[in-house]
Amino acid sequence: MDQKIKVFMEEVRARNPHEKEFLQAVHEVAEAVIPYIAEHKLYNGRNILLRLAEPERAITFRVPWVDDTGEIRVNRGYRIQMSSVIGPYKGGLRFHPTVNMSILKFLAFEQVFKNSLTTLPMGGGKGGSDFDPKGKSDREVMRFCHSFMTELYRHIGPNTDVPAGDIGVGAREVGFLFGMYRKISNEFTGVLTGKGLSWGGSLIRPESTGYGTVYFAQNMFKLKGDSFKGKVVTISGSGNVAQYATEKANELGAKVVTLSDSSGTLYDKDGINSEKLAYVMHLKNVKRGRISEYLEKYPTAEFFSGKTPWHIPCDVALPCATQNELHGKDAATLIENGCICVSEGANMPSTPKAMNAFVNAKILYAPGKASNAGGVAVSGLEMAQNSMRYSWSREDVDEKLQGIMNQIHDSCIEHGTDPDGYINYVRGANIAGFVKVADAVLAQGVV
Ligand SMILES: NC(=O)C1=CN([C@@H]2O[C@H](COP(=O)(O)OP(=O)(O)OC[C@H]3O[C@@H](n4cnc5c(N)ncnc54)[C@H](OP(=O)(O)O)[C@@H]3O)[C@@H](O)[C@H]2O)C=CC1
Ligand SMILES: O=C(O)CCC(=O)C(=O)O
Repeated sequence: MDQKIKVFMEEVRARNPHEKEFLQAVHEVAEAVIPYIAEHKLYNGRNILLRLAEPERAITFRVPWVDDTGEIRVNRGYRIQMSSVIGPYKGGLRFHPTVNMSILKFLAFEQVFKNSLTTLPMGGGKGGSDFDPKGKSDREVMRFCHSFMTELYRHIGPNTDVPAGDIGVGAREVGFLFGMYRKISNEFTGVLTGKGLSWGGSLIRPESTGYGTVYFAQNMFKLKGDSFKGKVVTISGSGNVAQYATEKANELGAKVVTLSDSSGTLYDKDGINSEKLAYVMHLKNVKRGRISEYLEKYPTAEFFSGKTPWHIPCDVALPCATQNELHGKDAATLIENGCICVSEGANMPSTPKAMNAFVNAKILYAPGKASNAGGVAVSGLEMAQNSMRYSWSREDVDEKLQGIMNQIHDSCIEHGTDPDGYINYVRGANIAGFVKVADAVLAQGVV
């Protein structure tokens, strides 16, 4: 089997030689899916995974814009349309200086399997730009978003490709992007998700990724007769996903003691309660400040400059910042310190060594494509509401989100239960995500 995986990866590597994040994401899926294909004749000899590892379309474009001093700047825009076999391409846009083809292809590839897991009819895509919104004025961000959309608009549409937010793209950016799309297409349509409530957005979409990550961990605990009550939780990041993971973990009776950003980690041993979280939300979403500024208001907390949260002892770890932010050594430290559950809010935050360490230690470990699927799931519900020209209540959407997270958890159990009863959520999520897409690939022929 190892030989089959090696041969497959050699072919993918030959075509994408320098794309390390993309190769990492494909390898993780291949390790689970190739043995499964070998055991299921239906999928044998059809090169389904090889086809899925090649984007249907990868678009790059120039994004010129004018900064506040009048200087003309140029960034690169991207949209990777990975697979539309089970529905329109769906996935976020990331604005961050590190954005490149490898990162967006890994994200788009992950998105195909994640979206399949949600049970909703969505294909997979991802896009973005190497534009850095940090330190830019609202007007600069608006000019950039408008320029970005003057090219992107010709590649997207409510039945073609429906982008949303990701790192660096929140409500502000989605607003500017939607405004320009509406103007140039002369159409008010659900072409983006994560929209504001008064112009087609869904209740619970901002909360959904963080809430879903915690709901997934709650499901893992339930199966063991355990819960979040009284658990100490470490969270990385302090953006959209981290904020709402904190909110839900608090609601379920846990104590969240860390948040972070790219400058370092905030540690508040007394817990980041709802009042402190409201301060963080204002600091990050309105003031657009650094997490270290928390100490100005709550001086008993500590700040570890340049460090991630994984050295702080905890029962539950929720990585909610970015890819490869949790290394093999961090995983060993977490396990040694008694961590019993890891649920990923970010996409691929654990390196392969860290993933193996969690699985080998047989702790509860959920990979992002299962545990953070709540965000795109509620985006799917936003699309459904837009099509119906109707809005569901907060309770309705939250109930549907919980139902979807339960179904994803059940699919992982179906495909990931080891003979000794341990649930390998990585294998379970990859196989369950693959099966639905593979059946559609087979049904539609070589296209
Ligand atoms: N938003 C969503 O609905 C979904 C998001 N995700 C994933 O969740 C993660 C977080 O996204 P989201 O919260 O939306 O993004 P935000 O932009 O709101 O927040 C990102 C957070 O991560 C930190 N961060 C980003 N890059 C790095 C880095 N290289 N090192 C350390 N910290 C970093 C940021 O710190 P700083 O401000 O210093 O950069 C910030 O605190 C991403 O992996 C994203 O792909 C997954 C599913 C859906
Ligand atoms: O809501 C969406 O379409 C995007 C979510 C996303 O980018 C992700 O799941 O990583």
